[in-house]
Order: sequence, then structure tokens, then C-alpha cells
Amino acid sequence: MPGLLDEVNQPVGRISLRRQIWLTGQATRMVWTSAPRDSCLVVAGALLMGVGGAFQVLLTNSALQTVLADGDGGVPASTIRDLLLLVALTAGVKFIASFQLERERVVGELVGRHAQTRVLDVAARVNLEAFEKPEFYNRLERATVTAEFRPLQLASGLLGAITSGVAAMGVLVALLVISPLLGLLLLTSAVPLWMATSRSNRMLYAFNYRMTHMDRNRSYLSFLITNRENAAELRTCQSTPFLRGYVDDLYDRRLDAVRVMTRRRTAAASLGNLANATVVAAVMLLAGLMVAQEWLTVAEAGAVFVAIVLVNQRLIAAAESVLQLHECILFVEDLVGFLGDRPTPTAAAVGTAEAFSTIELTDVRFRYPSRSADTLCGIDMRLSAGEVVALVGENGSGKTTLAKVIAGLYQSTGGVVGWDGVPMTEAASLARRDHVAAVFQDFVQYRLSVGDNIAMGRPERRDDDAAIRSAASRARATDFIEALPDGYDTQLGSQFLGGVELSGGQWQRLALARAFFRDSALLILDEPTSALDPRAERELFDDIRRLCAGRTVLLISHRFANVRSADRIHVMADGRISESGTHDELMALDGRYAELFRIQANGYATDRDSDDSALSRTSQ
Ligand SMILES: Nc1ncnc2c1ncn2[C@@H]1O[C@H](COP(=O)(O)OP(=O)(O)OP(=O)(O)O)[C@@H](O)[C@H]1O
Repeated sequence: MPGLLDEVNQPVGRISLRRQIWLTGQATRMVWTSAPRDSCLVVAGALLMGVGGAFQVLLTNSALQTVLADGDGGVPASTIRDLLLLVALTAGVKFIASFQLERERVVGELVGRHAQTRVLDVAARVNLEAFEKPEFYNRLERATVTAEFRPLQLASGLLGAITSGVAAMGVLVALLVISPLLGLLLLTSAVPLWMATSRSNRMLYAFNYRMTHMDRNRSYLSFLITNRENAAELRTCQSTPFLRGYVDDLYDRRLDAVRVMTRRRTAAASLGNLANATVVAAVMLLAGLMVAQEWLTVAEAGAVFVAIVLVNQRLIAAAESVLQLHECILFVEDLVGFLGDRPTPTAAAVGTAEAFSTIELTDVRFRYPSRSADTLCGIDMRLSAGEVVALVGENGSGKTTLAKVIAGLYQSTGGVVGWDGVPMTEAASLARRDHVAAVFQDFVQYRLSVGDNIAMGRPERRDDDAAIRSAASRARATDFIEALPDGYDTQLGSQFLGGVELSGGQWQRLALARAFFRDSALLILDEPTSALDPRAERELFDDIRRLCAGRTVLLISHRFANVRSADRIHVMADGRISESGTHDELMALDGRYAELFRIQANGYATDRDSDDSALSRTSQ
């Protein structure tokens, strides 16, 4: 697939140590805010394990001292007491360790919930323009994956590092009491582990960063192949193998990259382990030499060996936890970056402004972020309360874009969109969002109940059954809804248990009902009847003023018969308004509108003429 290789080969910026420390702080804060009680329990457990570890070594030392000092081959009572204590202590430490593991799992779930809901909140609040940028999707993908899969790792990494670190420190303190030299030397065995871990994690992060775009493409292709909506077309065109070819290609490239990365990571880990084992062996050898030189007693040497084994075990466990934590920290960078995106203020924060009496556009321009030219070029128009205003024009002339700019979903990149003279800044448009309802061409088919589908227009009124039924009636949807097995409670979507599938026209009637239920001052209808049968379409347009009683309707349609009764019709061409007026005025102008109107009217007339002549031939 073109363009993907560039993304894969893109260099990934290195995260400085300072930033890593800051991110660790952020991760710790995230864990703490999500699960304060459970985190406290884990930290308390870690402290107990640390103290327990120190006592294990000291008790071993004491037991060996008394056995060796006794010299008559018997086992003194104090040794038996020390050994019993040692058994109890070891069992206690093991119990705390398994308790820690379970708590970490709970903390992971809590952090996961916290992170995922925050990602959803931010994604739900960013403005519509963010969805025009591929980088946004890449960041969203990384943040979503991080929020979904990393929290358990983050919690167990952070808490495990604390637990093992404190436990190792406890034993190390005991070792330092017996032999400071050996204790300090043993501490250095952690350095190669740390270096290998950091390197390995940087490689993994760079890999995932570079793969994001390619993985998104692969998910999209898989979605195309597995999605119910595409199944009929893919089977008709027999095009699934073509898409599978792309999926295979992307997988091959991912696997090649995985192989290179795992080879390098294994090499880094092996080097780290080798260096660690060398230091540990050197410490043991030194302990043996110290016994030979009588700088250590045999009992102390026994305790030292126990301590070396315990410290090393815990240092390795701590390194593994730090590995996990460090791995997460790099991904937390994505999450924190995404959550730090400047979200648009919530509608609740900006409050609700009054509805409008006029919306005026002055020299309005708009350019999509991915485009090098303006899609709307110098639009001047006016909508007054209660009017029906229509937009017509050829495909791609800018009608839908203009409707979204008027609604404040996109901010104009030039000129002014004023609602009663108030320019539609981001905050101003949010404050007026309450007054906008729309049925776009790509309206959503919610696989929820019929009632929910309508109530989505204004969810806070979900319980208003009378209003839901009235909206359905205005959209001429009552008959088919009442014929469904559970009426308004029917689950839609055959992919769900007991779910019922609707026809395209029935879905569109639900979308219309949703817009009527929203009952806003401005109603945008973008090809609202494209899937309706001719009778339903005629009824809707003949009745539009009564149905929208006093609302301003911005109507987009390719069927000129549908717009002829509008108060004003604007003809769009190449992002500009080329003609404006009522139907009669535009016909009198004899311009583009009149031409397109006649083409459609002639099409019907020709069909009727040929039908008439066919009929007359048949009757002869
Ligand atoms: N999200 C987008 N990003 C970039 N360009 C876009 C985007 N959406 C639309 N365009 C471009 O903007 C231009 C106007 O599109 P728009 O959908 O507003 O036209 P339209 O008049 O509503 O077309 P139609 O009659 O086919 O619905 C087209 O050239 C289209 O390719």
C-alpha cells in the first residue's frame, strides 16, 4: 500500500531521562487516583516483605551461629526457635507475595477503566476537524491501545518494582550489616540489568510507534472484510481476496519488523543477564575468599550466600517490573499527550445561548486541513427564523460543507458566520449546539432499540415516550415500528440477539424522527429522503412547513421538485453561490438552476412520453 513505508521508516524521537521521570510521576499519579486504597495495600505489603526479607537473613545468620558455636553436634533450643520463626516468616512473605499479585490485578482493572474513560471523554470532545487528520487517528489509536492493554502492566510494573525493590533493599540492608563491601558490590549487579531493560524498551516503543499507521490500515481492511454492511458488495465483486492480499502484505511487513526487533531485544537482554551473573559470581567468590582470610565467619558466609540469592532474585524481579514499568512509561507518553490535547470546552461549561432570529454569513471561506485549496470561497447568505432555505448544486460543489459551517461543526477559515451578530467561534458554536438538529447523508444507524434510535436526538428526554411517538409519526415511521416484534423496544441490528434489520428507507425515517425529536431552531436536512419511496418523499416535502413548525430548515437536495417551495434557493458551484432566489425567480433567470431543473423535468416527461407511446402501441 503506497505511503506506508515512509511512516514505518520515520525516526522516533528519544524521550529524555527528565521526561521519563516526569512520566513515571504521571503514571504513579494515574495509579494512585484510580485505586488509592488498593495501591496503599500493595505498598504496605511491599514494606512488610522488605522487613520480612531482612529478618530471613538475620535469622539464618543467628541459627547458623548457634549451631556452629554449640559444637557438640546437637541442635540448641534457640536454633529450633530461629528455624520455626524462619519458616513462619517465609510462609508470611510468600502469602504477602501472592496477595500482592491479586491486588495488582485489581489495581490494573481500576487504572484501565480510568484511562479508557478519559480517552473516550477526550475523543468525544475534540472538534470535528480533528477527525480530518491522520495524525489524530494515529494518536487516538496509540492512546486507546495504551489505555486498554497497558494499565495492568503499568500497575504491576509500578507496584512490582516497589515491592521487589523494597524487598531487595530489606535483604541488602541485612547484608550491609554483615558485610558492607559485599552488599555494595552486589548492588552493582543491578546496573547491567537496568541498562539492558532501558534499551530493550526503547526498541519496543519505537517499533510500536512506527507500526501504528500500518496497524490502523490493517484493522481497517479487516473491518472491511468482516463488516456486515460490506458483505454483499464484496461477495458480488468477489473482491475479498484482493483485500486479503493487502492484509497479508501488511502482516508480512509487520512480522519482518518483529523478527528484527526481537533479535535485538534478545541480544540486549542476554548481555544484561551475562553481566549480572558475572557480578553475582564475583561477589560469591569474594565471599569465599573472605572466609578463607577469616574476614567472615562460616555462619556469616552462610547468611551472605542466602542474602546474595535472595537479593539477586529480587533484583531480577525488580528489573522485570521496571522493564514493564519502563515499557508502559513510554506508552504513557502517548496517553498523556492525547489526554493533554486541547479539548473543546463541554457544552455544560459554556452554557446555552438563546436561539437565533438570523444567521448571516459574510464572505465565508473554509478549507479542509488536508486540502490545499478552499472548499468554500466567499459565501454570503442569510437565514431567518422560520424560513426554508435550500441548497442545490452538483456533486462536490460544497453544500454539505457549507451546512456544517453554518451549524458551527466546522469553524470557517475566513469571513464571519454570525448568529444574531455573534461570530461562531468554537465556544459560541458550542453554546448554540442545542439549537441545531441534522440529518446528514451518512446518518448513523444505531444498533440499539428503536426508541433509543429516536431518543439519541435528545438523550436527556429518553423517558418522554409521547414525544418519541410524535417524532416517529412526523417521520412517517409509526406503521413499520408498530409492526416490529417489540415495537419501540425492538433491538435493531441482526448481529445482536433478537435484533431486527431495517430497510434503508426505514433507517432513514428513524434518522428523520431523531431530528424531529431533537426539535431545534435550525434543522439541516441533507438529502433526507434519498432512500424514501416516492410517496413518502412527496408527503414529507409537501408537509415540511407544518412538520417543522416555525423552525428554520436548511434543505439540501438533488431533486429539484423537493426544493421548489423553499423561501430561497441557493445554487452552488465550485464552493461559491452562483445564483439565489425563489424557484420562479431562478426559472426566470434562466441560468444554471433553470437548466438543471429542465434536465430533471424532461427526464420525467420523456419517461412518461415513452410510457404513453408504449401503452398506445400495446393497445393497438
Ligand atoms: N472531510 C473532507 N476532507 C477533505 N475534503 C473534503 C472532505 N469532505 C468533503 N471534501 C471535499 O470538499 C468538496 C465539497 O464536498 P461536499 O461534501 O461539501 O460537497 P456536496 O456539494 O455536498 O456534494 P454531494 O452533492 O456529492 O453531497 C469536495 O471536493 C470534497 O471532495
